[in-house]
Amino acid sequence: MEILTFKSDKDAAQKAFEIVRDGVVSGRVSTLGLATGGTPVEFYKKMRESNLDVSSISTVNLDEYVGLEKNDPNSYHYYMEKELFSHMNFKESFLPNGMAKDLEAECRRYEKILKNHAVDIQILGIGANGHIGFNEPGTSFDAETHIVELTESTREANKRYFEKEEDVPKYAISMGIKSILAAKKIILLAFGRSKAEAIKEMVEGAIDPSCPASILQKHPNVTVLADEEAAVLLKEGITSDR
Ligand SMILES: O=P(O)(O)OC[C@H]1O[C@](O)(CO)[C@@H](O)[C@@H]1O
Repeated sequence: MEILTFKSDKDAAQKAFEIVRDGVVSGRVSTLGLATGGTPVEFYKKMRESNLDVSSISTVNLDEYVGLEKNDPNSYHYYMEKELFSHMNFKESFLPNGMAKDLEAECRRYEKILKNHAVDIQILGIGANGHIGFNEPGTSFDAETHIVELTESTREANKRYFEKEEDVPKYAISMGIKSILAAKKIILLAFGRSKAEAIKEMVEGAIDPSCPASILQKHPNVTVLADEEAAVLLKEGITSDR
């Protein structure tokens, strides 16, 4: 696992953009895995302000809330349209459908999409409890796309986007950890002191479902781009970038 620290999230986002841009321009990347939440916002800004031609690139997203329509401002469909898709010419983009009548069938449908679109670079954030995608602590490392009951801590962290806490959905559809690990390369972004414990656990802790991100220690090609606050608890071995 390569760990690079940066003075600001903007610098880290620039580095993430450069890795993605080089992959796209060289033709090595044909599918990008994308994340939502506050963390990748600067990265998406760099992407949409670039003149990168992504017309041959497919995208797959990690997750979507259950019960929110695509045009609900809190849905991840809406987020992706706003932050990225309405600004760039991707070939095709996939997210789970949180409004599907049969959610189990939707998980199977989405997993098939993932099998047909092998992810070359996956962008990840991390929850303060170590979750990746919406894979909460305790999730099996063998899970494929599945329905997740969100923990109180995740609902609490995400309530800032909703009018009332009761409006935060209780369930989501998420790519499983096995599906995430299938990506050829993973770029995990982490910013702020609230992520420091999770980053320490991910890098230095035991590989255990209590910290879903700890399984990334086993992936052969992970780059962590963190700001100094998120990396503050790491013992050593940090390469400082710009
Ligand atoms: O980037 P944030 O808003 O801190 O959230 C952390 C992670 O939790 C999620 O919101 C839920 O999966 C992810 O989208 C994100 O990577």
